[in-house]
Amino acid sequence: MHETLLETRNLQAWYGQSHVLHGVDITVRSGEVVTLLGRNGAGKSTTLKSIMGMVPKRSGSIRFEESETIDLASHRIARLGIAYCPEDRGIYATLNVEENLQLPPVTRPGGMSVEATLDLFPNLRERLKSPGMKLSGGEQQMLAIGRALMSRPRLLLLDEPTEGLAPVVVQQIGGIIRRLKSEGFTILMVEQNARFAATVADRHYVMERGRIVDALNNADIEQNFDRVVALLGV
Ligand SMILES: Nc1ncnc2c1ncn2[C@@H]1O[C@H](COP(=O)(O)OP(=O)(O)OP(=O)(O)O)[C@@H](O)[C@H]1O
Repeated sequence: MHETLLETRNLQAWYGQSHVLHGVDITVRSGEVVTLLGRNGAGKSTTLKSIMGMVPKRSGSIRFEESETIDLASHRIARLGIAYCPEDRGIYATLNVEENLQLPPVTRPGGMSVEATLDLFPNLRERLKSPGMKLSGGEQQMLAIGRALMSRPRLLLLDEPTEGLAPVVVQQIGGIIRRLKSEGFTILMVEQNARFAATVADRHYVMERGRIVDALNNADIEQNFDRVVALLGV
């Protein structure tokens, strides 16, 4: 069994007065791809943001390898080796692909070069001098993932990488995620599309109203697909 990389226990989070996470317990082991499934507003994005230290008020425990991170600032969490791709992808519209890749600060030694990142994303190599705003949704998503990989993170957090993408591009993103897994990356991702999730991930947590309400493997999703779709409201 692989070592535990990330473990949240009784994770709670608030936006101002609004109590959004009510005790989230998730475990991700090294080398796994794990998804958070759930309806809109269930708290999936907030869980990723809390792990990244981006929700101002949070409590409980988030252990990453040997470190307790619940009270750490985002930049310190990034230095421990966690990278985050936001739902809006965060591409700089007026900077080209190469500049977007060069922009992030070096958070830890041993990161990937632009060249090595482009080897993973041949489409981006062809678009190296194109500004972010001229890229397709799929290219923007690849750029966001590529940029997050530059620090060679121990854990990659992806928020809905397939949102708004055409089916053929969703398949490409799926291929990239499977390749990253085969290269040993560990990924925790938010996904709305259970069928897609089952093709890329090892296992899945279902969230509802700020809590984990179910844990599924791929066979569970395939055998109970209608029930899963009903649970996710999609
Ligand atoms: N910045 C914010 N300020 C206040 N409330 C927020 C903020 N972001 C999210 N919320 C609220 O927190 C709850 C959980 O939102 P969250 O985005 O984590 O859900 P989600 O499961 O990721 O759904 P979605 O796919 O719609 O993003 C929702 O009720 C949402 O309205």
